[in-house]
Formats: sequence, C-alpha cells, structure tokens
Amino acid sequence: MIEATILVIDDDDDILLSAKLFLKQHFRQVITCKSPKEINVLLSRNEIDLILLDMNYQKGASDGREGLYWLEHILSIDRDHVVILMTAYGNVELAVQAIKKGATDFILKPWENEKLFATLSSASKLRQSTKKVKKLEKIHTSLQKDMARQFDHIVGDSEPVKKLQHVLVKVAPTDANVLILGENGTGKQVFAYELHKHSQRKNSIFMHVDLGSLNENLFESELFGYAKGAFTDAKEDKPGRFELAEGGTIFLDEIGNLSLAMQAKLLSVLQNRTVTRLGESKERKINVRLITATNMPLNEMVTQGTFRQDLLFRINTVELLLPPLSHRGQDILLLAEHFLQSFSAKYHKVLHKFDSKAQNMMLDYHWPGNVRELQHVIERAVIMSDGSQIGAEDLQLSPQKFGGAAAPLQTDMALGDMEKLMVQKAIDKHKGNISRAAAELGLTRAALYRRIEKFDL
Ligand SMILES: Nc1ncnc2c1ncn2[C@@H]1O[C@H](COP(=O)(O)OP(=O)(O)OP(=O)(O)O)[C@@H](O)[C@H]1O
Repeated sequence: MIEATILVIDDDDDILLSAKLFLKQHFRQVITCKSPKEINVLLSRNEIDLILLDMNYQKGASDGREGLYWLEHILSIDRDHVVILMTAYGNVELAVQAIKKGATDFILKPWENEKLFATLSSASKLRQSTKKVKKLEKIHTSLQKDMARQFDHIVGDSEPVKKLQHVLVKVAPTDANVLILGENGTGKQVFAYELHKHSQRKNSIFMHVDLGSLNENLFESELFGYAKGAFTDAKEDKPGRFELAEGGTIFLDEIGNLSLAMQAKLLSVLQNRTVTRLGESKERKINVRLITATNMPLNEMVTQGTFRQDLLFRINTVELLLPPLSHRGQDILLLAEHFLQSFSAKYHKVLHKFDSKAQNMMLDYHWPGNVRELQHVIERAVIMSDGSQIGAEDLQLSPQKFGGAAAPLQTDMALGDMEKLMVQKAIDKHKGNISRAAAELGLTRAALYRRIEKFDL
C-alpha cells in the first residue's frame, strides 16, 4: 500500500468509479470529484499527494484546453502539486504543452491498470522526495537562523578587537584559509561565523565540525563519508561533512587535537581539493572555504613534531589570534552589558545595569574561562538577582581567581572536592584543552563544561 492520497477529477461517473475501485487497492486514500470547480475546497480540506485530472469537461470538448486551464489553476495554488493529466483524445502536442506548463505526466484513456499504477507510483515517489527536500530546506533555514542568532555579532571595541575586526573585513570576502587561535571561550566560533557571514558564501552552509570529539575511526567516515558496505554498520551511502558543506564554509574546530595519521589524511584532501568516500575509489571535487581553530600552540607543536608543518602552512594563510578576555579592558563591561540584556529578556527580568562595585570586580577578575565564563556568570547573576541592578555579590566570582592559586591536595576530601580537583588537574594537564581533558575524564565536552560551571573553575 502506497502512503498517498489521490484526487481524481473527471466528469464521467464510470471513470471515477473504476479509478476508485482500482486505485484504492494500492493507495491509502482515493478521493473523487466530478467538477474541477470543487478543486479549491478539496485542496484546502485534504492533504493531497497526487491529482489525476481529466482534460475535457464541457460536452463535446476534446481540445484539452479546460485541462490546461485547471492545471495552471492547481499549480498557482501550490507549485509543488503533482498533476497527471488524462484524456481520451491524446495527442503528443497536448502532452508536451501540459508538461511544459508543469504537469508531472500524462496518461491516455482508456488506461491499462498496470500503466496507470506505474505512472502514479513513480509520481508518488517524486512527491515524497519533493516533500522531503522542502522539509530539509526549512530545517536548514531555521538552523542557520538559530546560528545567526546565537552568534549575533562580535561585541567589543578594545584595540586588539578593533584590529581583529579590521583584518576580518579584509579577509572575509576572499577564499583564504583562516586559522583562529585563542584560549577556550575567547570567541573562536564567533569569529569563524563572522568570517562566513561576510563572505560570498554567506547564503550557503556554515558547517561546524568539532574535531576534538572524533576518534581515529570516526574521523574519516564523518569527514569524507562512506559507501554502503564499507564497514559493518554502513547500511547506505553517506556523504561526509566536506561534501555536505559544498559551496559553503567548513569550520574545523580543535584542529590541534588531530593525530599525525589524521593530519596526513586531512592534508591530502586539502591539497587535492577532492574527497574519496571510505569504500569507494571515486574522487569527488569539493568547493569549500576552510576555517580552522585551536587553543593549542601549533607552532610549538610543529617544533615538537606533533603537528605537521605542511598542514600548518596549508591552513594558516591568515592567522587571527584572539586575546584572552582579561586583555580586552573595557570590553569586559561591554560584553557583560550585552549578556545582561539578552539574559534579562530570556528570564523576563528588568535589570538594566551593574553597580560600580560589580563593574570593578569584573574588570579585576582573571576570567580564565574567558567570554564563555563571563556569559555563565552573568546568566547566573540574572537568575539569582532580586534587585533592579546587579551587585558584586550577585556575580559570585571565586576569590582565588583574583590571585590565581590552585587548591592544595588534602587527604580527607569530600567526594565533590575530589571530583573538582580531578577536573582541574585534567584541564591543567591538557593546558586548557577541553576536548582532551574531557576524553581523559571519560566525559563529553558538554558534561565537562557543566562541571566547570558547577565547580566554578
Ligand atoms: N566578542 C564576542 N561577542 C559576543 N559574544 C561572544 C564574543 N566572544 C564570545 N562570545 C560568546 O561566548 C561564548 C563562547 O564563544 P565561542 O564558543 O566562540 O568560544 P571558543 O573560543 O570557540 O571556545 P572553545 O575553544 O571552548 O570551543 C559563545 O556563547 C559566544 O557567543
């Protein structure tokens, strides 16, 4: 049984009856109607997938003009309607005209049942895939809008940020590969998206890939795709992220986390500008703009032999080094106000400003988690605050981060303190690399961020 609703329109009762008797054996629902004048009502009341439309209605008419008129009418309601025209007086010219006007197919009366079924089932497949594409387009548009909302714009007018903006404006419209360096939470993703937003690819996809979360096995299948049967779970062909980002921008985050083997594979794709899906030998051309980011010292890693120099040269045509938040002076307050506004709206609070003690405290604080930490601090303060402005006590900034001393190891620690210490040690060991620290602790990045937030690290 095909999951489709068919509307059959013909002025001949016998035709309607025989169409209904035959088609309802194969399709979920068959609706019949004698006059095309009922089309509007029927289309507004039912989810119709296929329309089988007669071409002549008035007595003695045989030129098919009425059919063409109603075809145009149906398509003016929705261009995606699938209409199959039928006539007893078929001629090639009329068929061509109907197809040109947007009919999906054409069938002669009296029909053979197998032929009618074949025509309608292939039209139904077409309808299903058009519906799927439309749905995916809608999902894509809303995801892109969410992304644009999330990475609204770069807040900040300190000297270092102004300089970065200046470079960004020059580089964005080119297809140059950009490497963004900076500590965790400094806004690498925000800058990457801003580059995309000001590029000629802005109406195409911005594909974010967190390389830190891909192990050796997943790396190739996720980035380059695979053919059906390439490995046990490969039940169907799947394009990789490079193919999916076609025409747009691919943002490879945490590139410093790649093993040397993965670096070699990535380099070969970037050099040849082609990908080969796992289990296939065909090379597919790719057209993507590459932006990469990391919080790791790639130049040092090249010296130590843990990052390939040729790969670094390939990705760093332009380098943007994002300063830590504590080096951005008054931007701290600008960002705090920006987050205050958005969280006040989100939590329906009327909070307009910070008192002067809170402002000084924010300016003195180290912000080891940079802008992300500031964002979390302000969100918490907005939720907790009872007054009309945010005071220093609402910020709940940890005192040792004004001085920076780590807690000493104690033997009689509570479980929570032990967990906090382990999290801190893993982060220190991996020099703030969240993906690596999370992997060592057996946590996802999101779970680790939750703990960082919980323990105020
Ligand atoms: N200049 C900025 N203006 C506005 N919002 C910012 C800015 N910089 C960062 N943010 C916000 O701070 C948060 C962290 O930024 P982002 O995810 O870009 O940092 P990151 O450097 O990519 O972090 P990580 O290295 O941990 O992946 C995001 O919610 C982002 O919207």
